Amino acid sequence: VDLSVSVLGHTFANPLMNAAGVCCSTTEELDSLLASASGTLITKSCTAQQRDGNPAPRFKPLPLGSINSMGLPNEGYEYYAEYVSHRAKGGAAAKPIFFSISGMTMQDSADMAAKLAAHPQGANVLLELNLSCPNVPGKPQIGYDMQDMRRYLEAVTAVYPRPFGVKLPPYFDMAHFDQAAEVLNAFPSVAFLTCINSVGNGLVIDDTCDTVAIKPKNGFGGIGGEYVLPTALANVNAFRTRCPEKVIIGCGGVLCGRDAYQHLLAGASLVQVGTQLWKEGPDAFRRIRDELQAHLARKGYGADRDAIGKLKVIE
Ligand SMILES: C=Cc1c(C(=O)O)[nH]c(=O)[nH]c1=O
Repeated sequence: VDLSVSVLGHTFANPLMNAAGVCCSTTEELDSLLASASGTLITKSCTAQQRDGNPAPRFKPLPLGSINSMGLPNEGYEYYAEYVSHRAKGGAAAKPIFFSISGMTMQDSADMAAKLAAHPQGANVLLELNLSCPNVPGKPQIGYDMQDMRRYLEAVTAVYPRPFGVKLPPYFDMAHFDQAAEVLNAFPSVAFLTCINSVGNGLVIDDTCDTVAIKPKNGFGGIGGEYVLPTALANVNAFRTRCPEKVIIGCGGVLCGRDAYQHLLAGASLVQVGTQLWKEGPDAFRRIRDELQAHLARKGYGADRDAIGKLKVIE
């Protein structure tokens, strides 16, 4: 089965990649993704300057997923810009690299986007603008404020001339799908949407000691893993139907090839792996890729792209 996907001006050997934030904060981690069976990779969301992030414990793996309140720790924009300088190459052999930006202010995001636009490897880098970080105390998720989201997209499109994408929070109400899609459809250069970021502000309790699992925000943090697959699939499908000109990247609840297949059916062209990648390491990509290949073959597909958006409803 041909697993290659050609979208956003690039061809990916397969639809799998990491979710921003997981296994992508340092050169070593990023190189381990480059060397893995993933179709591509994305850098940790960066801010203008290096950040330590929230106090530990700030991440906990769970039987059905994970909770995190990292607080946007990262090496700063220049570190990741330097990484793509010597790693992002054009041509079929290379893996195009996604670059995640999550400024502490709108101006920071616009400034970083402007720098990325001028980057020598700019044509081989795909910007994913993170509008959904749930873990910086005092900073609401931009994607939940439609006016804010519009302002951010106006500021970034004013300085970033290339197609780019947005990392969205999960929405849980049809009216919110409609409102968010209306804002996003007003920006044709928003070429892809990544659905979803972690489900914000969950609370995990360790009842052996009657204590929360993580330190920041009195234990409130973003939830990932098996818990979120139905929400992720709904958001992928909701934006696939509301934004037909945009590419959808699925993220959330992918543990195996069949989960990735469900994201394709829902409308995703690429599929990100977060919690499971944290648990298993980059070898997860070979396993999930082979499971996806076998599942598509069993169902008689010639190529995975033939499955994208083929979800059937009950008439
Ligand atoms: C960029 C910050 C994010 C973080 C974080 O650094 O706390 N965690 C998430 O689950 N999603 C984010 O978008």
